[in-house]
Amino acid sequence: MQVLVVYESMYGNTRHVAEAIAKGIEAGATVKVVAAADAKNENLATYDLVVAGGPTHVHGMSRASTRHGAVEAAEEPDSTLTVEPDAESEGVREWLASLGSATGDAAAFDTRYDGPVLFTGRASKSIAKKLGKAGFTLIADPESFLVDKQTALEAGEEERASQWGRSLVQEKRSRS
Ligand SMILES: Cc1cc2nc3c(=O)[nH]c(=O)nc-3n(C[C@H](O)[C@H](O)[C@H](O)COP(=O)(O)O)c2cc1C
Repeated sequence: MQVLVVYESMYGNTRHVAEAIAKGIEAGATVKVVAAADAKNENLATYDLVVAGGPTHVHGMSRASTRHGAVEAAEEPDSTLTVEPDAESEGVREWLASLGSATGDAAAFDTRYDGPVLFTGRASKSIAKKLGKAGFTLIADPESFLVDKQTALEAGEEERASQWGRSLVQEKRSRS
């Protein structure tokens, strides 16, 4: 089984989650992790499962303006945030917009603040919707992984991400 994990990340948390998901998937499949900005080079038809995720910005997927805002926030004198090298590259929104019609299975995730979804929103819901519109079958509910107020992953979230990755492989196998 070949699995592609596509992620976008400003401060590294979603990348860490993507890598943890891949670690879980690795136990039962071959997995490749790529940044959304590089995902256009991938032939999605060669993958049995595509997993896509990004940070929640303004209740949904990031856009150029929010990514710029994220970089500016990290440049504030009192900030402890470190920006990923490709933070202002195209993100998951732009990659999804570039998809033609697709087939196959997919799943969506995000990172967001810990709190009621009503207040935080979650990018994974929009990502899942766009994957479905492109023609993918969603094999799992959209999943969120949580950061704290300092934008650090909460304890146990990487392990939960690995477990989610393992569960995707199991779900995929049970369907075939
Ligand atoms: C411009 C901007 C807008 C944000 N808006 C939200 C939001 O609406 N809801 C939320 O839960 N988190 C929001 N966040 C927090 C991000 O979800 C958080 O920074 C992200 O999960 C960290 O992932 P990363 O390290 O991969 O960038 C926002 C962050 C930024 C920079």
